[in-house]
Amino acid sequence: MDRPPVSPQRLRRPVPSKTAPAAERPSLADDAQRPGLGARRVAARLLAAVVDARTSLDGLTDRGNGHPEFRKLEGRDQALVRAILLAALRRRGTIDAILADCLEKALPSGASALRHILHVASAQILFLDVPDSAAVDLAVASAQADPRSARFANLTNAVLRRIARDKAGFLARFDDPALDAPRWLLDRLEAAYGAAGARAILHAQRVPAPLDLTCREDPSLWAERLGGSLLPTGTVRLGARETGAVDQMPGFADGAWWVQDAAAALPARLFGDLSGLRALDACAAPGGKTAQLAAAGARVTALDISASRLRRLRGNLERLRLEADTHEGSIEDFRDAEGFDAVLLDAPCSSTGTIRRHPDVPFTKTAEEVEKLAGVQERLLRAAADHVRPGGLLVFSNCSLDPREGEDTARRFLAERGEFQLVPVAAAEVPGIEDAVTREGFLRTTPAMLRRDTAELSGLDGFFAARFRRVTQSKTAA
Ligand SMILES: C[S@@+](CC[C@H](N)C(=O)[O-])C[C@H]1O[C@@H](n2cnc3c(N)ncnc32)[C@H](O)[C@@H]1O
Repeated sequence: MDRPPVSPQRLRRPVPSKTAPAAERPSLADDAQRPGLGARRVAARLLAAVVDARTSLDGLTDRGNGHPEFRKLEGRDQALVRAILLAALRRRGTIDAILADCLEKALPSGASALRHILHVASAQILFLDVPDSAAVDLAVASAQADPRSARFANLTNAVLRRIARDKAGFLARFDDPALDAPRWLLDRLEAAYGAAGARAILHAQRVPAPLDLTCREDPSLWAERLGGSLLPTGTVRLGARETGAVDQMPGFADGAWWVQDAAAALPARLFGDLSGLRALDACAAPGGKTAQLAAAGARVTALDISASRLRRLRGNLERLRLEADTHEGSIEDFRDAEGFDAVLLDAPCSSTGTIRRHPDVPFTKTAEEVEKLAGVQERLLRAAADHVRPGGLLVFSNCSLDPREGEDTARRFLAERGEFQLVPVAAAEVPGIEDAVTREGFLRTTPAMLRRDTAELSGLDGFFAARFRRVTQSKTAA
């Protein structure tokens, strides 16, 4: 979740008002003593890890297992590094275009360390509440401290001061949301949603996601208690201003609610009344949908291939005082003699629907991975389908915006498995986002849907869901 960046106080005091000339380079030891510099250098290093080595931002900034340099920072600096990186990734294309406009000639190909320093500083100047002088001076000091960038210290100073002098002008001139998507993603979004549809999605993705909660019961009561609003779909929504540390909020310790995007809460609801029925959550961890199935009265079996993620699921269920049988393993190897009335396959995917909260996704994923993941989903869907009893329901979902991972997979499944029929989603099942129901009866949400009073309270993750009923025994089982 995004956090407000920093208190500028800490930066103002110790930062010299004038940039040190390149000749007076501070030593690395001096840099380590300079407040704020360590955070900027770690931010540039982690930005390199995301865009050059395709490493996930959440992994790098995990407080327990993240990058060692990140873990060494104080909590406030960790929050600052995350805020810088979220902004730098979210608006990477815009920053690139502005930098290119300021530079007389392109940076040499070996200047990637300098490029990351410039991006880190530009993100602060253009999008965060950090004094410009601090952002510029610490970028110059970062350049000076790195032998690969030291000779560009004066250039760093000049370019960043130019951006700081006319931020509004630059942002107005480079205001195309398409700038912020790498080519592969833009091509795929335009192919699926058209040029205008793709831009609407990318525009919505500029804004961090609000905090959405699913309540075990009585969402209207919790909306009032927490100062949020109740969405027509039943999710409680809070803006960034209403939230502090999630685990300190009323109701967390008692397990009254769990964090779950409004779109992610929809697939499990497609089963309707589950009281007393047997449900299988085939890709269950960390358990948001398992919790929904259990809260809806189902006897749930929760399966996941990842031991560590399954541990998180068990912890979550314990806090929520909900029960499920948990199994570690692949759905492709899972054996069960009885069959299930409801099977949910919330499959692993490229996660392009969650870019509002994971702006590293465009830089860590590729078009090839989308294709590969679609193949995995097809395999897992076949395996999950084998556990549905005659008359039972199967819901296939994932948080990708790509039709290859959603609509295409669902259509192929229907063509291949004659014993399943589509049960179209009705508009009345998703009040407030009726436009998310496709002509075929699939559910397709995008971040551009669910417009509310402000951009900060609008949107939802991109999700796909299709619902099928098993109408006969499979030929092999018959
Ligand atoms: C999108 S996440 C599921 C999120 C979860 N349904 C929720 O709402 O919290 C996909 C999950 O599938 C699991 N997974 C991947 N391959 C699997 C397989 N072959 N069998 C079972 N689980 C698998 C991953 O470990 C991951 O936890």
